[in-house]
Amino acid sequence: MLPDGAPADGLTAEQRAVVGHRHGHARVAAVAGAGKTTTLVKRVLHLLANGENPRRILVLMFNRAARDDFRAKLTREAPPSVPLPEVRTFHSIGHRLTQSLTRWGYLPPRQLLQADWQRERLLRQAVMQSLASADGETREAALDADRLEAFGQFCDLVKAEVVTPAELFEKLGYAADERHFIDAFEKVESLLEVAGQMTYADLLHRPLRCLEEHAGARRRVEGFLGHVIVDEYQDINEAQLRLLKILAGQQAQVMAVGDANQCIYEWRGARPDAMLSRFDGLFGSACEYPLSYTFRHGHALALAANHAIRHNRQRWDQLCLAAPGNPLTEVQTGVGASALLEMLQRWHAAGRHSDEACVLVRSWSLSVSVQLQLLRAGVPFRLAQEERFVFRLPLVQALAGYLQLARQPQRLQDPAHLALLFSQPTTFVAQDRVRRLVGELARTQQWPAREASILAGLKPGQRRHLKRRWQLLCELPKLASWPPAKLLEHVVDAIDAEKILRRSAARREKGDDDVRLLDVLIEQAGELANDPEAFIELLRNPVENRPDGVLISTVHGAKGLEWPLVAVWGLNEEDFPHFSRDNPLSPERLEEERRLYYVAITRARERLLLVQDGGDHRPSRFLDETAVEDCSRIDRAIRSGSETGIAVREPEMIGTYLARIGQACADLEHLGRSLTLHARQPVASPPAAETGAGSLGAAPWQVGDRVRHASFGDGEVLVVEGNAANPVIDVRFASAGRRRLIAVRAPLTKRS
Ligand SMILES: Nc1ncnc2c1ncn2[C@@H]1O[C@H](COP(=O)(O)OP(=O)(O)OP(=O)(O)O)[C@@H](O)[C@H]1O
Repeated sequence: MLPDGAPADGLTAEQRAVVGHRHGHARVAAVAGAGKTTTLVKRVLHLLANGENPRRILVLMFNRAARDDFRAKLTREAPPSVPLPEVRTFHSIGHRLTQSLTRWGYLPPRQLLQADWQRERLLRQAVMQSLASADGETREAALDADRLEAFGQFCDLVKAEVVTPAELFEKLGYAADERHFIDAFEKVESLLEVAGQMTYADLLHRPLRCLEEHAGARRRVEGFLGHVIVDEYQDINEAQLRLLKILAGQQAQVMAVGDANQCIYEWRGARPDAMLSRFDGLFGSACEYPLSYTFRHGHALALAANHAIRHNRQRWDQLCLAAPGNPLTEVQTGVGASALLEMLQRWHAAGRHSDEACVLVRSWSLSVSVQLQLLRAGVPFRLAQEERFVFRLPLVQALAGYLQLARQPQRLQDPAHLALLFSQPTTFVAQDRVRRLVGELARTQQWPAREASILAGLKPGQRRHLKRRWQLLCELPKLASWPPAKLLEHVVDAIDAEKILRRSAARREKGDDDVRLLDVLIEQAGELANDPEAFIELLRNPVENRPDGVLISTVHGAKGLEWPLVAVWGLNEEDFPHFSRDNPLSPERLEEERRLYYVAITRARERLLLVQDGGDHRPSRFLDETAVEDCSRIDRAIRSGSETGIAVREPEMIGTYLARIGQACADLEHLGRSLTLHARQPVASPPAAETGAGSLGAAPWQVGDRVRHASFGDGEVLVVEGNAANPVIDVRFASAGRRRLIAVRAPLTKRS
C-alpha cells in the first residue's frame, strides 16, 4: 500500500501536492529516493494539461545524465505529439545566452576551450607570466600538475562564487605559496581575451556579468518564462542562482527541488543555505512542500539517516520515512576487511551478484586498502575512475619500485627505474634535469663531484634532496632481507616522505591523502610480512576494470545513485570526517562531512555495512551518531508488532517517526501509541577538543526547538546559522509565518 492513501495515479499525497501546486514560488524538500523525477514529470504534465504554454516552462537539471533521464521519462509519459518544454542543464542555458548576447552585440565572440590540454596550457602560461621574476624552484613547484589543477579550480571557483580572486583567496584561506593565484587569475583573463577564448566556467559567468551590467540586455531575456523548475537546488552555486533570478524575472514561478541535507558541493561553490534562507532572500516567500517518503530502503536505514543528520545544526528539519512497500534494509557495522569480505560472501551465497554491490569511500586514497584486500581475496571489482587503480598511482608504483630495487640491485643501472624513484615523492627538480642526472648515475654509479656540470644551477636544497635520494637507493640492496613494511617505513623516514608529500601537495587535503596512502601501504605490507614478493606482485598487478565486479566509488561520485548492497569503508576519525592536524575540522566543515556521510548511507536499498578499520584507528563519530542498534531494534519491533518497552537514544524523534508511519499505514497505526520508548544516555564520546568538534556541542539553539516570541507567539526553529555564540535562526510561527531572527536580540523563550 502507498503512504498517505494514494489513489490510482500512484502518487503519495505529498507528491500530489507538489504536482498540483497552484501559485507562487515553491520549495520542495525531497529526501533521498523520494521519487523526484516521477513527481516533477507529473508536475510538468499537469501544467501542460492546464493550458500552460510549453515554451514558458523551463526545467533545469544538475547534469547531463539527469537531464537525459528526465527528458526520456517526460517523453514516455506525455500524450503523443504534445509539444514538451525544454529540459536543460545550467551550462546549456549559459551557452545559449552567450550566443544571444554575442549576436546582439553585448559580448564579443569567443571560442570555448574544450580540450584539457588547451586549458592546461592556458593555466601554465598564466602562472609563468605571473611568476616571471620568481626563482626557478618556486616556478617549478607552481607548475606541478596538482598545483596547476588547484589553480584551475581556483579560477573556476572565482567565477562560480562571483567574487574577486583576492576575496576568494582570503575566504578559503589558501596557503601563502599560492598567493600568485590572485595575479595569475588576471593573467588567465587577459590571455583568454587576447585569444578570443573562454572556459566552461565562463559559460555562466560571462552572460551573468553582462546581464547584471546591462539593463537593456536583461529586458531582452526576462519575461519569457512562467515556470522554472530546478532540480538538485541544494548544489547550485552563486552564479547559477543569480542567472536563475534573471531568467525568472518578476513573473516566473520558481519551484526549487532538493535536499539541503545532501549539499555536498561546497568546494564547487554550493551552499547549504541556497535551499534555505538564500532562496527567501532572492525570490521572497515560497510554499513549502515536503517529500518525506523514500522509496529506496526500509525503516532501519531511514531511522539511521535521521539519527545521523540530526547532529547538524544547519539542516532541513524533515524526517526521512520509509514507504510501506520498500525492501527491508539490514544495517550493520563491522571492523576491517573481514567484515566486508564476509558480507560479500553471504551476498554471493544468496545468489546475488557482485555488480549489485558498491563500496563507497570518502576519498580515493581510502580505496587503496579495499582494492588490495579484494585483489588478495580474488573478488573482481571495478572503479568509477579507472586511473585510480592502485597500481597506476605514481606514488604506489614508486614504492613498489623501492622494494624491487632492494631485491634486484641491478636496477640501479636502469635509468627508467631511477627516474621513477627520483620523481616520487618529488625532489623539487625539473623532470628533464632529473632525467639527465639519472642517466649519468645509471652509467657511473657515482654521485657527481660538487663542480660537475650536471649539478650546475641546482640550489643547495635541491642538491641535498637529490643526493639523499641517491644514498637511499644505494643502501636498499643491503636491506634486502627486511620485511616489506619495515623497508617501506625506512624509505619514508630516510627521504622525509611525509613532509615532502605535504609540501608538494596542491591542496592540504591532497597532502593528507598522500600521507594516508603511505600509511595504508605500510599497513598492508605488514599483513604480508613473510612474503615480500607477494606484496610487490600485488602492487604491480595488471588488473582491469571488471564490468561484473563490485563497484568502488567516492561518495561524491555516487550522488543520485543507489545499489542493493552498499558498504561505506574507512569510517575512522580523520578519514571520515576528514581532518588532520594541518587541516582541522571547523564546525562548518564537520557539517559538510556529515552531509557527505548522509549521502553515502542513503545509497543502499537492502544492505548497508558501515566499516571502520579498527586497530589504532579511532572509529568515526558518525558511527556512534547513527545509533545502528536502536534503528535495527525499532525496525524489528515495527515488523514483529512487538509492544515492549525499548530504551533508545532519541525517543522523541523515533516516536514522531512511528506516529508518521502509523498515519500513513493503518497496519502500523498502533505503533506510535503502543511501543513505549525510554531515553538512553549516549555512550560517552571523545571530548570536543580532541575530536575537532569545535563549539558545536555547546550551541544553545537547536533545529526543532519550540519557542515563544513576545509578538509572534509560538513557533519552531527551522534553521540555526552562523556563529554558535550569536546565531541567526529561522523560526516558523503558527500565526506569523517564517521569520529570520538574531537569536540573542529577539524576545524569545524556549518552550519545553
Ligand atoms: N508514489 C510512488 N509510489 C511508489 N513508488 C514510487 C513513487 N514515486 C516514485 N516511486 C519509485 O521510486 C523510485 C525513484 O523514483 P524516481 O526515479 O522518480 O526518483 P529519482 O528522482 O530518480 O530519485 P531521487 O528522489 O533519489 O532523486 C522509482 O523506482 C519510482 O518508481
